[in-house]
This record gives sequence, structure tokens and C-alpha cells, in this order.
Amino acid sequence: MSAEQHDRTPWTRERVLDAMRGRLTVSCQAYPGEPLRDPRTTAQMARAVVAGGAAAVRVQGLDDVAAVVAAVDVPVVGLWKDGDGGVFITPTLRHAVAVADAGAHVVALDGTRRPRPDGLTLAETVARLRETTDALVMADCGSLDDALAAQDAGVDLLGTTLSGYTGERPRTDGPDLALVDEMVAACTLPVVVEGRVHTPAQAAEAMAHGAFAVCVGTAITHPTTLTSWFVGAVAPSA
Ligand SMILES: CC(=O)N[C@H](C=O)[C@@H](O)[C@H](O)[C@H](O)COP(=O)(O)O
Repeated sequence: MSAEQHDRTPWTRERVLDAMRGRLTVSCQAYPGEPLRDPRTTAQMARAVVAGGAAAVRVQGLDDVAAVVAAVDVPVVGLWKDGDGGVFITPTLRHAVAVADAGAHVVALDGTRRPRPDGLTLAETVARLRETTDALVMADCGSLDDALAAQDAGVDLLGTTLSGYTGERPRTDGPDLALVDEMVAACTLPVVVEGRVHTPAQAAEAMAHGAFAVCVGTAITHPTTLTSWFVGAVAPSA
């Protein structure tokens, strides 16, 4: 089906989970000031990764979420990054509602135990969000304690997204498979392995560790970083 011929079947909770289960989600993000930072470009990138077999896409920013929802027929995991330190991934209820209103099928938000800027708990945020939307909620976690608390708070999916970025876990070279093991053993919710999955072998390893799905960003959609890897290899001292 082309992007012009949209499948209008609603993305129910079960349909979203079925689409993502055991498959690859690709994060399509360009950061402020970067050459590819444009919702139209993000939508083209999303179409490109779906053409390659991505089962879902993860997208940052309200305009980008809306553009991508209109461009592809796979679930869109939306988020709104605000700030660059502390709690910055969809940090407040207001951000989460806006992401859902932009059309995201899954709202990804900070799923850590840190205080949120609006003073709400994660449980309060999830409960209030559910009053306005049927979108699923993905908690971006940085540790097992985050994941257990997020599960208690009522989210639908747990991500390892923030492992290595909150001070609770080391920033491993590849995905934090030790955390994956802990989360798969201790949590009942689906675990999305996200963060520093840089090779197909690492993605396969994450699945073998019990991941519900794997989400890859940089290694597929961030050419500036990819280029720097090669630059460093070709001319290590440049
Ligand atoms: C920590 C943080 O801000 N993570 C962000 C979350 O949306 C993105 O910058 C990452 O690109 C995404 O999680 C995918 O991870 P990776 O690009 O490592 O495959």
C-alpha cells in the first residue's frame, strides 16, 4: 500500500502490540540545528525505513509526529524532547497529551523515578493521559527500579532507552543487555530494547535476551554520527 492509499484500520492497543512484537522499530530523529531537522524529511526517512521492513517508527516533536502519522501505515511512537538534561523526554502531562493529540499511537515518556517538572508522579501522568487518549504509553527507563516503578504506574511498554543516561547504569558500548536480562526476569510488561543498538548482531542478541522488540535510531537514521564513525576509522587522529 502506498503512502497515498492509507489503511484506515484503527490502531487498537492489540493491533499496535501485534505490529511491534518481535520486530524492529526505527527511531527517526534529527536534533535541533541539524541539516535533516524538518518534519518533511523525517516523514521521508520514516517511509524509507518502513520500506526496509521497520514495523514501527519512533519520532520526536509534534510536527514530526503528525507528518509521519500521515505518511506511513505503521504505529508511530511519539515523544517530545524538551530540554537536554534531567527529565526531558515528554517530561510533563502537557507534553504527553500534545504528543497523543499529534496522532502518536504510542506516547513515549520519561519513565524514571526522578521528579517531573510539573510535579505529577508517573502514575498520575499516565492516569490523566488515559483520560484523553487511547494511545499506549511507553516508559523510557534507566534502570530496573525505574522499570518496576513504571510498571506499577500503569504504562504499557518498558524501554531501556535511558540506560546509561541517568547515572544509575554505566553507558555500555552496545545495548545494556544486563539490564534487559533484569527487566525480562522481573517485569511482566513487554521490554523494548533501545539505546546503542548499533549492529544487526546486537539487535539479534537483544531479541535472544527476551526483548519484545528492538528500537534502533542512530545506526540507521543519523548520518552525521554514522559519518563520524567512519571518519574516526579512516583518520583516527583527524
Ligand atoms: C537518550 C536519548 O535521548 N534517547 C533518544 C530517545 O528518543 C534518542 O536520542 C535515541 O536516538 C533513541 O533512543 C535511539 O537510540 P540510539 O540512537 O542509541 O539507537
